[in-house]
Amino acid sequence: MRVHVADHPLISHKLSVLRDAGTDSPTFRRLTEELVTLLAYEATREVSVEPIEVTTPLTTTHGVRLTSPGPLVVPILRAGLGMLEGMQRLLPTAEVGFLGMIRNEETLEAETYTERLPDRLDGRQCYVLDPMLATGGTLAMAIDFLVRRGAKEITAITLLSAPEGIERLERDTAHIDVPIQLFSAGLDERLDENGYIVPGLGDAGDRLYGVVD
Ligand SMILES: O=P(O)(O)OC[C@H]1O[C@H](OP(=O)(O)OP(=O)(O)O)[C@H](O)[C@@H]1O
Ligand SMILES: O=c1cc[nH]c(=O)[nH]1
Ligand SMILES: [Mg+2]
Repeated sequence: MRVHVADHPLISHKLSVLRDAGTDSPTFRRLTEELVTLLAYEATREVSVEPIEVTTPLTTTHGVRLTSPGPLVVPILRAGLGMLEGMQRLLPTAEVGFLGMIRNEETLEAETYTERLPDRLDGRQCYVLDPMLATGGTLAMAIDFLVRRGAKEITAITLLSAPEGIERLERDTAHIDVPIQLFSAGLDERLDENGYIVPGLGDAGDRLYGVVD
C-alpha cells in the first residue's frame, strides 16, 4: 500500500479549523468538502484515461478522456457522505456506490449494515471516502469488499489517519494483489483508549450531521 500524507499549507490551515472544537457544523461540512477537493487532485493523478482526437474551432488535436467504465466513488456512510460533493467537483461523471458501515464503540469492530454497489467491479478504479482511519477496521473491511467484487485499483481518501490504522491496513491488505493507495490530509499521533484519533477532531459523523443515539 502506498501512503501519501498531504504537505500543503492550505490543507494544514483548513485541517486546523476542522479540528477546532468551536467550529460549527455548517463550517465543518464546507471545510470537509474543500479538503477533499484538494486531496482529490493528487489522488486522481493515476485516473485512467484514453487518447482521443478533439476538434477545436481551429483544428484537430490530441486529447484524452476518462476510460469507460469510469471510476467509481464509494463514500462510507455516514461520515464519508460529507466528502462526496468535494470529490464530485473533480469527478462529476463518476458513478457513486454506497457502503454503510458502523464501528461498534465497545468492541471497535466494524460492521456493514448496507451496500448499494454494482454487482461486478471488474476493471474499475474505486475511490473510497471516509474521513477517519482510526483502528483501520472499517477501511480494511471496505477494501476487502471492493476487491471481492473485482475492483482493479483502490484509492482511499481520508482526512485524518492514525499510525495504528495505517499499520493494520498494511497488514490486512498485504495479500491483496490490486494496487492500493491511501491519501490523507493529516497523520495524527495515536489512538486513545476509546479508539479515537488524538489529537483528532472528535466524531466526524456527529460533527457533520449531529449526534445520533
Ligand atoms: O478505523 P476505525 O476504527 O474502523 O474507525 C473509523 C470509522 O469510524 C467512523 O465511523 P462511525 O463508525 O462512527 O460511523 P458514522 O460514520 O455513522 O459516524 C469513521 O467515519 C470511520 O468509518
Ligand atoms: O477519532 C475518531 C475515530 C473514529 N471515528 C471518528 O469519527 N473519530
Ligand atoms: Mg461516527
